[in-house]
Amino acid sequence: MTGQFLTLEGIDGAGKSTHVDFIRDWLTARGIDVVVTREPGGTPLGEALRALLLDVKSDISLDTETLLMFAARQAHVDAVIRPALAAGRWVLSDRFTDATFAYQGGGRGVPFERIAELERWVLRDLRVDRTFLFDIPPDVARARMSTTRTLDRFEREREAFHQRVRNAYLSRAEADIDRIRVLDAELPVATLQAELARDLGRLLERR
Ligand SMILES: Nc1ncnc2c1ncn2[C@@H]1O[C@H](COP(=O)(O)OP(=O)(O)OP(=O)(O)O)[C@@H](O)[C@H]1O
Ligand SMILES: Cc1cn([C@H]2C[C@H](O)[C@@H](COP(=O)(O)O)O2)c(=O)[nH]c1=O
Repeated sequence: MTGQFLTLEGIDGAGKSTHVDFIRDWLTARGIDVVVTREPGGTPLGEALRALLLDVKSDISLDTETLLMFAARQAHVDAVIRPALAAGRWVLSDRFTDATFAYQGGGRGVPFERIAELERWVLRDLRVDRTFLFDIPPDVARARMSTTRTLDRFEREREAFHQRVRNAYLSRAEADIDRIRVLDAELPVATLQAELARDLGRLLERR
């Protein structure tokens, strides 16, 4: 039996990474072998591209940024995600293709159809089984981030950019209600984890 492919999404600072260990531990306690990974990243090449993308010093065009995201994704899908799913392991990725639609599409204005073409090319038959979208107003997310880290190239974008990213995520969730669960990321961590556990339980039952 192939494994399930789960992804976490949301604007920067929404709080998605806070739940990675919880989801992994919850599944592991129920006998599921989980591979935790992230995008951009997940392979040595992907991590090198991540460092470049998050902290590029020179100008980078929208198309170059989009293609680099997909170059990292191609390596990630082939080297990590497909083999893990084929071996019956579950994969939990902190961001995946929805992020390109939201950031490069919604945020920067790259045509969604162009991103969809790249998605068809790189993913072929690969599908995400469940996406948890942590939804939060950009000003709340910004207040959370600024206390904890030096901001990267995306995090430094203006509030209007993050609002467009948020809107694009929400539009995708509306169009794909079977896959994307929208969580109110302003709720306390414990409340969110109870919701996550309920939904993971449903995923386990339908296996
Ligand atoms: N539900 C919550 N309530 C209050 N604070 C939270 C909540 N969830 C996370 N935080 C805090 O918000 C900050 C950002 O969380 P986290 O790093 O998980 O966000 P993220 O979505 O992964 O961000 P990024 O995508 O930029 O890496 C952290 O300081 C974290 O402790
Ligand atoms: C996969 C992907 C990511 N991004 C952006 C979104 C974030 O700002 C960073 C990743 O950092 P994180 O805080 O660890 O999530 O990259 C993007 O613009 N497009 C993508 O496809």
